[in-house]
Amino acid sequence: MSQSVTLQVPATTANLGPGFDCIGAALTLYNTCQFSRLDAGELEITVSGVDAERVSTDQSNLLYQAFAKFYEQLGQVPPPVRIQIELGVPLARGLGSSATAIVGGLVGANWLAGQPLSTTEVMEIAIAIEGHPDNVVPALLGGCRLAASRGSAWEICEVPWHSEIVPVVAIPNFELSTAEARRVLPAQYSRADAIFNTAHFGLLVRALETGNPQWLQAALQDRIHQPYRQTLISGFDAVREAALQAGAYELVISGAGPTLLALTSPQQSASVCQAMSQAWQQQGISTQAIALAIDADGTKTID
Ligand SMILES: Nc1ncnc2c1ncn2[C@@H]1O[C@H](COP(=O)(O)OP(=O)(O)OP(=O)(O)O)[C@@H](O)[C@H]1O
Ligand SMILES: N[C@@H](CCO)C(=O)O
Repeated sequence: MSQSVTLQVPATTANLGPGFDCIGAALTLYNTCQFSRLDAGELEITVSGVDAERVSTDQSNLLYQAFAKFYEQLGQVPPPVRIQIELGVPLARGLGSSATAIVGGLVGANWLAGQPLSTTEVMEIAIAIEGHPDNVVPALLGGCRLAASRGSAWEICEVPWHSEIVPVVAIPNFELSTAEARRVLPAQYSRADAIFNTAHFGLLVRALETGNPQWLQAALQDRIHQPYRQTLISGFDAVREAALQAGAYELVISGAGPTLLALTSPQQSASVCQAMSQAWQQQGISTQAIALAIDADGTKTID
């Protein structure tokens, strides 16, 4: 059993256009959380970094709820613990902040408990808490991951991501909660839309592996979530147009938004960053645009 552990958990970008609720990639943007057993008391949480003032420091904290859920699964009471969270991933922007909290809480609990659960068991609890696998799986395992259910279990496969494809994220200064962005989706879809997404998702997996620009341009289209969510993201059309003009293959909504994700080449990534940021600034929306890479490690311990 460990007395203390510090974890680094990556941000994630889910959906990648046509892969709603089933594919996501870990990004080189991180939260860290340190767990230390206490001799007495119950819970101490401190939060620093981006959006820190918006995160609760009592038992309602999502990271602690996942920590407590882990012990509930073992039929145990959670130990007294100090949790120090350092946030690099902004909240409710479509970069998997809730997944970092859920995965961080579960993995931290597993370390303090002496690792009684396997990574697969931790992953299954994380998926159950989040309700869908596309953020928590890459946050835990790293890379770009596809999750498909098999009965009550999951098949997880790594989707190779070509080294010449750069993910650029433009993060605006407004939030959009996942719950709100899911409320606008229809309950049913036409056969034509189902076929459209099936074809484009298959193409996307091959496009990511090969880096084929023409396939990437075509594959990143979607009819399941983006048409309904675009209206919630002020400036979507202008930012997409600017990204395409600057050389992006295509632009999609990152997770539930409002962050927008452009996929581009290493040569174009700086100009795509600048173009996306400027387009939003022109609408009066301050924005941080960053060219990132795919994180290969997922959640890991750090010193
Ligand atoms: N480190 C954290 N500790 C505790 N709670 C957190 C932490 N990070 C996020 N949360 C909680 O998760 C909420 C955001 O979750 P939400 O699902 O709306 O957005 P997201 O996960 O950032 O985006 P998306 O799921 O689209 O990628 C925050 O408002 C906060 O309640
Ligand atoms: N697949 C999820 C990701 C955000 O949590 C959605 O788009 O609602």
